[in-house]
Amino acid sequence: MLTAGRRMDNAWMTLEQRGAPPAELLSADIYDSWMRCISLGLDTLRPPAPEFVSPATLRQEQQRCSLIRGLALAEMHTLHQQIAGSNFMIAFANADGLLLDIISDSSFSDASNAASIRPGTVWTEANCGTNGLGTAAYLKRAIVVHGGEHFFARYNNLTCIAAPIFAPDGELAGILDASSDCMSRQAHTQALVAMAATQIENGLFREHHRGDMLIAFHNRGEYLQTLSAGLLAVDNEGRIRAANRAASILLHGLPASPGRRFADVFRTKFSAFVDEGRRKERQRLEDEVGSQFVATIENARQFSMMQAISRPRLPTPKVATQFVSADPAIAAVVQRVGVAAVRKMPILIRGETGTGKEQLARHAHVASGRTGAFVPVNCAALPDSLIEAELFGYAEGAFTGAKKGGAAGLFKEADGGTLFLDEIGDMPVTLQAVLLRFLDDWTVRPVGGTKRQVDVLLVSATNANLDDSIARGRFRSDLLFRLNTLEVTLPPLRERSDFSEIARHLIHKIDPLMDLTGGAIDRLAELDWGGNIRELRNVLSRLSLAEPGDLIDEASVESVLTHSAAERLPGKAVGAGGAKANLHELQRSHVLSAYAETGNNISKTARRLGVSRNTIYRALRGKQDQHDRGEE
Ligand SMILES: Nc1ncnc2c1ncn2[C@@H]1O[C@H](COP(=O)(O)OP(=O)(O)OP(=O)(O)O)[C@@H](O)[C@H]1O
Repeated sequence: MLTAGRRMDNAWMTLEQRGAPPAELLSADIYDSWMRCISLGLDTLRPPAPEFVSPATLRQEQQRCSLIRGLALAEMHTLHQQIAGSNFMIAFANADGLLLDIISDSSFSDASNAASIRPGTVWTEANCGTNGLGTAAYLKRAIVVHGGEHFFARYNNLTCIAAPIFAPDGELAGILDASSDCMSRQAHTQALVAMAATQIENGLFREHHRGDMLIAFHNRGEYLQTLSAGLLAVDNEGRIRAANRAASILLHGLPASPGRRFADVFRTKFSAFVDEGRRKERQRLEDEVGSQFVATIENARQFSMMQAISRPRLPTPKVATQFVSADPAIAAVVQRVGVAAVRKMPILIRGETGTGKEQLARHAHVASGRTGAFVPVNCAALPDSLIEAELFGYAEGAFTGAKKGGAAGLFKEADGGTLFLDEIGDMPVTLQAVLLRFLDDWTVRPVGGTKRQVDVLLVSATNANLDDSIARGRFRSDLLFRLNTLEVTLPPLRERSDFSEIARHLIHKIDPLMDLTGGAIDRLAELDWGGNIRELRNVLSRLSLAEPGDLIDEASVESVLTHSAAERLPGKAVGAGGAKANLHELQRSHVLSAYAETGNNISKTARRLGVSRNTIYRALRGKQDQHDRGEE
């Protein structure tokens, strides 16, 4: 009996001598895959150069797959923790073998092949020969490709364990892969990868059938919360909409296909099942061939007919926050952010200054149900030299001036909560590399200290054009792909259809007894609002002070606008098309003199000029840059 190693050596020798692989020395899947590679004209010793898609295409695909990526990333982190320290890389690719996300041990990222294994690489059999991702995508089945079974010798030091993920309609939706060097291969990894893939499939199933009743069932009650539980999606009338893979196995031979009725499968009327569900969380079900199950309605609360059930559930993204979103496009953004937050997907919020990026990040934190703190960090405000220590912490005595006892760092402070990285485009490039490493394994290493794991929801925001920054080498594209599992853009106030709701919300916050007439709102809505909601809030504060009564009308708006126009920036009229308040139009000297007049108080300067603190920081950084260049 040949050892596995000898068998592969012989297989390679036969391939070289005869130009065809020996069927008896390879498993059927590997043999077939080698034959496909040969018929594609691939040569084991001359692999083609790795193929990468452009950053724009990668980004587009990552956006398109944001739901499944969110689910996959959560599983990849768990998987990574389960097999951490064993020189592994966990990868997620779309159905065409395009690598979208990677989490790897540092030892793996340092390995020789690592450069060709990164988001954007295409891992089809046609490009990479027999390999975990490409071969699983072809077979639509889980596979292990071990060492010499790879068609190209350059991958012979790797073991790849890949499992397909199917969408609720049965189409291939992606591939999950755990790869390691052959020496680190672990027997249980295959099972862990298969379980993670099933978990992602179930997540897709639940998401797709949010509006349906979700019934979980198993022969044994203690298995209800596990991956082997069946899931049925049923509509209000008891018609089956879909069954997950486990349900199809448990109900094998029964008509559990879409369109069939609950009563075609179970010996209980749907109405009786729902009635019983009002009284009890779990109930017995018997199928048409007599198998007994324990069943539960997972999402009972969402159905009015199930109101009586009040057991604790997973946090749902529908939460009351101060985030006005009467514009349907914004409401959709808020909904997606809520879902992503529950799943701990990194979220990137783009938008002009004052459009509500931080407010939306706070909403994400609340929606996530996380019990830790919301920790906002302004990357533009931290000096480059201190930002790493501030974020990751430092040990006592790590550097001159380090606090006694060291500092935990903002990531640690946000453990169990949310870290909001505002103005991410201003993060120094060196620190971007550190953040990227953090996103690989979610551990922080305080300056001069030792590593520890943290659990944070990461929300970033920018009003800069990151694509430009990437083109100019100021921002790492690989970091962007990690931060924007969900990317949303908040439109400027002038493009929103809920101006009046926002204005009324803001005035009630300023003074609950005050209101605006329709005429006042119409007049305000005509303005350009370059400073967006923040600027509107500032103008409304001024209006509330100027108005002796409780109702602000068009005339009060007019008089305050005329008055502030005189006070405003030189050469800038307030009115339709006016009031833009970004750094381009605010003369830096004007900012600097206001800064000096307020005794170098950033908040007061921002309030006085009706702009965000970030704008002031940017003006001050500009001054610093000039100073550094000796231009002052
Ligand atoms: N949808 C909203 N509903 C209610 N208030 C909002 C909303 N969006 C923004 N605001 C208010 O507008 C002001 C500015 O919002 P925020 O600070 O979140 O903007 P930003 O986009 O983060 O600004 P910057 O880029 O300048 O930091 C805040 O007072 C916030 O409470």
